[in-house]
Amino acid sequence: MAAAHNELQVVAAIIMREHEVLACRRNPDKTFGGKWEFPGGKLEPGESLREALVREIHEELDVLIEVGDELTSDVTTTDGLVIKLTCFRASLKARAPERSTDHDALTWVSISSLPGLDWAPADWPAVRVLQSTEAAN
Ligand SMILES: Nc1nc2c([nH]c(=O)n2[C@H]2C[C@H](O)[C@@H](COP(=O)(O)OP(=O)(O)OP(=O)(O)O)O2)c(=O)[nH]1
Repeated sequence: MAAAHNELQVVAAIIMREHEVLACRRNPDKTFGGKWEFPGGKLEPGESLREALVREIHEELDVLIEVGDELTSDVTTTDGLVIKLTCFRASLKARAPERSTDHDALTWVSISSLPGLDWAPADWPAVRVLQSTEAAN
């Protein structure tokens, strides 16, 4: 089905290191400031989802990732925005990020601790899927 004209396509990376996931807290001046999210961003014209994700992670975290399988794709309507968030599993190619242009905190969280963070509304489906995949293992 075609995307609604006001739908924002956003991609995000579920970056795992050992058994922990990278969570990032949005800068206070941004939409959903203070909320936690998986790093990523909006697509630019002509980009594939995976290309956009590699670019966004490089721009904001200054690191390179290898993009793996898609984990979730969910549409969430919140604060007047229709956000289609597609999350991919990803791994770091080399060093870990130390800072971000878009976030004021970065943290590595175990999957069982993910629900303890105050996530942006669009990220909750991915948090739940991560929890259910871990519970199945
Ligand atoms: N990157 C990212 N954005 C998310 C997530 N969850 C979620 O609702 N969003 C929202 C926040 C923004 O409205 C949009 C992503 O755009 P972006 O991160 O490129 O934001 P931007 O720099 O353009 O910032 P802004 O002007 O929208 O505040 O999607 C997520 O997990 N990762």
